[in-house]
Amino acid sequence: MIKIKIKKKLISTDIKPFYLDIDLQIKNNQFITIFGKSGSGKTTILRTIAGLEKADEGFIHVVDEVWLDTKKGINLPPQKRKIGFLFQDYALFPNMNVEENIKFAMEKEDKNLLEELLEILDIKNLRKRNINTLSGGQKQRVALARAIARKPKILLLDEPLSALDYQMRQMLQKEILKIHKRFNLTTIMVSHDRAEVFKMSEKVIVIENGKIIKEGTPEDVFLEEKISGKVKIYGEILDIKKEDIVYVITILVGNDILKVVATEEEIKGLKVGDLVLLSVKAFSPIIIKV
Ligand SMILES: Nc1ncnc2c1ncn2[C@@H]1O[C@H](COP(=O)(O)OP(=O)(O)OP(=O)(O)O)[C@@H](O)[C@H]1O
Repeated sequence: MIKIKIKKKLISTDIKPFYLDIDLQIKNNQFITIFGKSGSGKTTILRTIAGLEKADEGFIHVVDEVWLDTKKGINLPPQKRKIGFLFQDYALFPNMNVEENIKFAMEKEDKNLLEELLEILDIKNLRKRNINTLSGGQKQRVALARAIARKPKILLLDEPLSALDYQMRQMLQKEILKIHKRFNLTTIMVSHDRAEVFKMSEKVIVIENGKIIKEGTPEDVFLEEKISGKVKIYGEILDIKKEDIVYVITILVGNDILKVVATEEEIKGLKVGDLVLLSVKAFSPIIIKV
């Protein structure tokens, strides 16, 4: 269990300062997302966990370790905290190649781990490439490998995919989940993207003005209107096409693709990439054993 209770005075662009005041418990190996408006304090939470910012008061307990306890005067420096940090800008060393960037983050050289990371993130053939010759998606894979090379207990992701295009985002989301599971990490991600939050996290906390205003599963947090007596299917919109006077929406549900016909009124506000809840009346369903 990770227990975080921190208070910190923040300076905002408004005249009044406000307090980051967070009390949070995260289960080991959980994937949790911090969601909230710009300036609400999300990045400051991650930076405080990493030891890059100091809380005015509070504590951070990570399993059996104390990383911060302002009452006891404990504040471990960032290098003593088992953290992997991934930002939107890759922060890689441009004068080193891919392999050197990953090795540099290791406390002790670990050839097996290096090979596994190159393999799992599909960057084996890039190992000798200079960082400046890589695409954004490739750079972010290297940055992820480097974050894991430190063998972290907690992986902190600060909008790591927001600079990438839709397809690259989808791929990297899967890789991050794969890494999260393979290395038994506890992952804390900041994201603005509801579809991403839905797809990736077990728990969401919503922050407003430095305080947690809601927490729970993505369904609890985002789908307040409960629909009863109907079949509910979650999916992602892949395409919206006009055909005569109706629209055909293509929705990815798990590995299946559904086509749904909708009116102009019904597609208002929907776009490709949105995660949607499809509600279907199921009065006379045909159920076939497979
Ligand atoms: N070290 C600091 N001391 C005091 N105030 C700070 C400090 N760091 C950030 N702030 C202020 O705290 C507020 C929250 O910043 P933070 O970057 O945590 O927000 P955020 O929710 O991550 O925003 P965004 O989504 O735009 O990245 C901002 O008004 C910022 O100016």
